[in-house]
Amino acid sequence: MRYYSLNKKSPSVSFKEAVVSGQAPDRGLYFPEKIPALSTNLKENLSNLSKEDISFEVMKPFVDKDLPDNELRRIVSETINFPFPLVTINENISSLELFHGPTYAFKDVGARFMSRCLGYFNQNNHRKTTILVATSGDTGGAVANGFLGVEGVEVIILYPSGKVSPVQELQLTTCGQNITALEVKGTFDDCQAIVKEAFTDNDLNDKYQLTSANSINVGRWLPQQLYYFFALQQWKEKEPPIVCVPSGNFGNICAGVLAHISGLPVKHFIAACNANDTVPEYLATEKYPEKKSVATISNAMDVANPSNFIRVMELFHQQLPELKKSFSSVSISDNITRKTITRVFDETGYMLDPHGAVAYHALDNYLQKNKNTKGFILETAHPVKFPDVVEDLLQVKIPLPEEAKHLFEKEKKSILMEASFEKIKEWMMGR
Ligand SMILES: N[C@@H](CCOP(=O)(O)O)C(=O)O
Repeated sequence: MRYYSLNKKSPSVSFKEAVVSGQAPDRGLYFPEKIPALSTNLKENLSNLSKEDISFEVMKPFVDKDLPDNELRRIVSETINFPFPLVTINENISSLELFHGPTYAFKDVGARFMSRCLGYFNQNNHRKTTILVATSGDTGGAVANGFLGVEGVEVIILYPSGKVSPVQELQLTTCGQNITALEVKGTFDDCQAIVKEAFTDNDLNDKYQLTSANSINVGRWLPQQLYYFFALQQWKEKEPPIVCVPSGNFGNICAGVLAHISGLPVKHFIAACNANDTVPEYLATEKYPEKKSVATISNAMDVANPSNFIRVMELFHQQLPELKKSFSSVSISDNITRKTITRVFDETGYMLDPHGAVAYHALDNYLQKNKNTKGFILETAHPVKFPDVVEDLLQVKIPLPEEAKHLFEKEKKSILMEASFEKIKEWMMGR
């Protein structure tokens, strides 16, 4: 399997090269040159296969010869060693809970997969790899956790000051060791732009071997397909589901569409956004707007320039009419998100987090307009990460999972920085 740059100005590379470099030299995102069709085993036997077997079969064609089968098996089984339950909320809507991993968000799968791949690829590499990663909330903690103590790797996390929840901030600022957090006076989009610029800066590339652990890196992006297989394995209806994904940087939904094009049955995808409505507006007007991100209560989706939307377009051959046949996108306000959290809890007892609530409202609306359809949302983070919103609305105390209690005993360590590439470069060059 080769990966080409979506800017089409760099040579194609192997999986290993794509993971190690993160982004193509022409600043393009890497994309697989062919979409492998699902094996008969995956198509006909899905509900009988173990999560490990599914993961191995799904990832094998993408990894190709860059990981021996025994290594790939080890990596996937360590990556997905927690539950991914599809929980019924009401007769039409279920929730695929992706928050049972170590940092209570869906990012754990990609971060754990990529960290283990890089650990393997780096075995005989005497140069340290520096991972630069931008986060609007959940990626930072997952990457910190996934890469903590990984030999030959250091991680620098850029996060927008004052725009992540207290639990998210503790997860990404308290690890120490090979993890450093830069608290940037700006937005997630500022952090993401700085990271992308760093990859093309000669001085930084001379001093550091840089890569990304955002979903722009295929090692972070591709394993996100697994969620959709785990959901379909538990899907009991005859008709394929409508799948609604809370969307910020669009890596997760893009992985779902990729799985679908490989042969996984899904009737329709909805990308549910918060007030950061670049994609819903683009689909409505067919003009791609330039926007600045706005802060919302579903902060991990506060992204105005979603990196992976270009990959979604590529999956539909850059043709909007083709995309619109099976993909739509809507924007949901904070006000409706709050009402949805309360309504769903009152009606069903199910506790949504703000990201899941955005998706729930979008899916509920879609199902009402499209009779006799059912679907599921991806519940991408645990409500415990957003107590200020959820506890306040529901007037209940969300018990902190045992493993999260230690976070509050640790001291936040971050370096405050201007949202300036030059300033961050100066700091990196001076280390
Ligand atoms: N939602 C993200 C933003 C970055 O997305 P990624 O999947 O590309 O890492 C976050 O929580 O940081």
